[in-house]
Amino acid sequence: MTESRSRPTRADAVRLDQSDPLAGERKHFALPSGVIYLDGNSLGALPRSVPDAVGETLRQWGEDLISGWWDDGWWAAPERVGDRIGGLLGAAPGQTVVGDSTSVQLFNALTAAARLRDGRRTVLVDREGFPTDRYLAASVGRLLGLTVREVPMAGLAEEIRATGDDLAVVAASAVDYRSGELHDLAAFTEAAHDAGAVVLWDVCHAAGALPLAFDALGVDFAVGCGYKFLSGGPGAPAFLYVNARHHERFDQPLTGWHGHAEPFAATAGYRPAAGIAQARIGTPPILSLLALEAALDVFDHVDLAAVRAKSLSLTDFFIACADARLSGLGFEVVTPREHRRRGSQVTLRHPDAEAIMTALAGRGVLGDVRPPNLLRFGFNGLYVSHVDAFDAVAAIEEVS
Ligand SMILES: Cc1ncc(COP(=O)(O)O)c(C=O)c1O
Ligand SMILES: Nc1c(O)cccc1C(=O)C[C@H](N)C(=O)O
Repeated sequence: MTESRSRPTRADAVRLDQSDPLAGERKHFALPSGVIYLDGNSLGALPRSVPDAVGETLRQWGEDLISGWWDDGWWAAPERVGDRIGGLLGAAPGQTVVGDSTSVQLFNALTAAARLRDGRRTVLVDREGFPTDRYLAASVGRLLGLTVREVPMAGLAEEIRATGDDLAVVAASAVDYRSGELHDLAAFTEAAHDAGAVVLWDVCHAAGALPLAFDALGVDFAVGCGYKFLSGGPGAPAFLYVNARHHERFDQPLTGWHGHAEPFAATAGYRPAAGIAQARIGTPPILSLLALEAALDVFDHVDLAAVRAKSLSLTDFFIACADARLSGLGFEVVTPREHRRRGSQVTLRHPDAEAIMTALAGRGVLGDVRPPNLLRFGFNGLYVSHVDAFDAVAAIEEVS
């Protein structure tokens, strides 16, 4: 939006906010006054719909006791909330389930993905991915006797072609958690399929921030967390997407009773439920799951395309402010400038990143640092404004 090279002013920010179609969404979040919250890519802000929903769940627990599982819809919640998240992923109902952490879902999905390509021995993993993804891939490799190779995203397409018919799985993050770079899901998914492999996307930093099109792209598996752009709260359960074409042969390692065809029949052996219900594991964290469900209410009246447009406008504006005010102070904008390569955060590199972020926190500007020298600023278009972006850069200039 702000293509001009001239130094942006606070009046520019005010004008952009005045014409922002999502400006009214901020009132749905309980943000403390005096805080500019640019860390929603780590932990989303508290939606005002959540406290009442948690209170209602506590009431159900207190009054309905065990019958809450059926009478209050707790048992069906993993698939019900999964379908609501699926709507944000471009996934038709019946392919997304919620429960457990992203790490657990990654382990389950990666193992199930490799089992779908039995006989192929190589797994390629995004080298710039979040540590948990790489740690788990290495462990799955040891468990199944697979070769796991960490590959930079820049060389991934070539590596996929070179590995050819030994390639079982490609596992990568849609958005780089450090740089904020958005990768080309369509191109990598197609390349993996051309090699006969399946793809597993970690969309922790994309879900709820930008439109995704899993079904249209033919994505095989995806996982993502509930606590970043979905604002489900600390420890919110993660989701798993399994494309319906894999449900027949899906074979997960964590065969817990919630994924059983007859969970209360206590049969001697494990028999998976039909459809996505087979991807359930054990008893889900109902309080967190229903908090996440309430947090999703905001997406009922908001179009993700508008959230994406707002995010790009905010990050454009932040980058323009940074170019104008910070480039002489040792900062470098790490995040790609092309819209198609940018997620919903801006990362700045500076040798004194830690000290600068500490000073910013003292002024109520909250982002985070990833070692050794990256300052991350996340932009959730539902509650961050252009004035926030302007004031944050002004604060960075002051403390640097
Ligand atoms: C890309 C990515 N994957 C996974 C995780 C975390 O996994 P978990 O929810 O299991 O802590 C994070 C952040 O915490 C992340 O940024
Ligand atoms: N998952 C986190 C946690 O349990 C504690 C503090 C921060 C986080 C994060 O979300 C880190 C995050 N995945 C990142 O992008 O670095």
